[in-house]
Amino acid sequence: MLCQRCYEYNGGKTLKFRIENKKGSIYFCSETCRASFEEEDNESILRSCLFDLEHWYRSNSCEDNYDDEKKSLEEAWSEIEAWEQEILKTKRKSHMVPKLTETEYSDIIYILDVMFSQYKGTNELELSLFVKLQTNEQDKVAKYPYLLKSYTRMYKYLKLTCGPQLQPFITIDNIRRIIGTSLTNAFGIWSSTVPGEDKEYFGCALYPSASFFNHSCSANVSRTRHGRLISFVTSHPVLQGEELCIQYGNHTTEDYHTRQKDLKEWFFECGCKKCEMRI
Ligand SMILES: C[S@@+](CC[C@H](N)C(=O)[O-])C[C@H]1O[C@@H](n2cnc3c(N)ncnc32)[C@H](O)[C@@H]1O
Repeated sequence: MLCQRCYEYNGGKTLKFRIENKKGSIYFCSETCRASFEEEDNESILRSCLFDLEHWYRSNSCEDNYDDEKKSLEEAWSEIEAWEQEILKTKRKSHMVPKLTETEYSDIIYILDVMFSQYKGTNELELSLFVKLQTNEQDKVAKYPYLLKSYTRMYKYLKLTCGPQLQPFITIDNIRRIIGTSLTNAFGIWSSTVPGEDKEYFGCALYPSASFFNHSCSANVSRTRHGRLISFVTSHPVLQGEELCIQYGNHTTEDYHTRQKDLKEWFFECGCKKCEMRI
């Protein structure tokens, strides 16, 4: 189980601190984490969405669905635009909320988190950088066409279930941007932060300013997560003018071809010095 606030993982045991209502529970590793969540979510906006999501997922989940969407990106999203006009005329909408897969459940937590930051608007620098991030929706859907159905299903879920405060952020452009930028910019939250160690993936979090680090297969900056914060520290002396790079993924001693194959998930061919030399 993961602390909602600091992402602390306690090996599958139930965390001691929680906020709950009849729909669900949100767990924390300490009173400090719970209090800090409550303070930030002082209007109960995020917790209400998380409770609803848990409740809906428990009663209406479905298996991962790998049916390819036959439509193009633009066609699929313009159908959503038309769907939105239709639902304005519909009074009872609860039967229209789609079932969710486990992946969608965790992706929606991520989307809610980003929208909640947009709603709070407290970190202006990060929000201004968010709109400059590279989006890879097109590449990702071209490689995995079934994802388009998943993206539009998540959109419908959010539109039909979120309260009025987050609704201004549930626009097709914004949700496409949140999903599209997450693919190559968000940092994974894993059960362990030790490089090379076996670990479980829990989801991801966005730190726009840190997303401008390029990748190198011989990175000179290492990152460590401390709760919600990630620190970036040079791992060896850096020459003046030398680019600071982190390592995407979890490589240790893999050869050139294995690294290039893995980095295809980030949709680029690595042009770092080590790869240029085919080492
Ligand atoms: C998280 S962004 C890094 C910031 C990005 N360069 C920018 O200015 O927005 C990741 C993208 O940067 C580019 N990139 C990062 N490292 C690279 C590398 N070693 N070789 C080629 N392209 C790289 C790729 O386009 C990749 O999808």
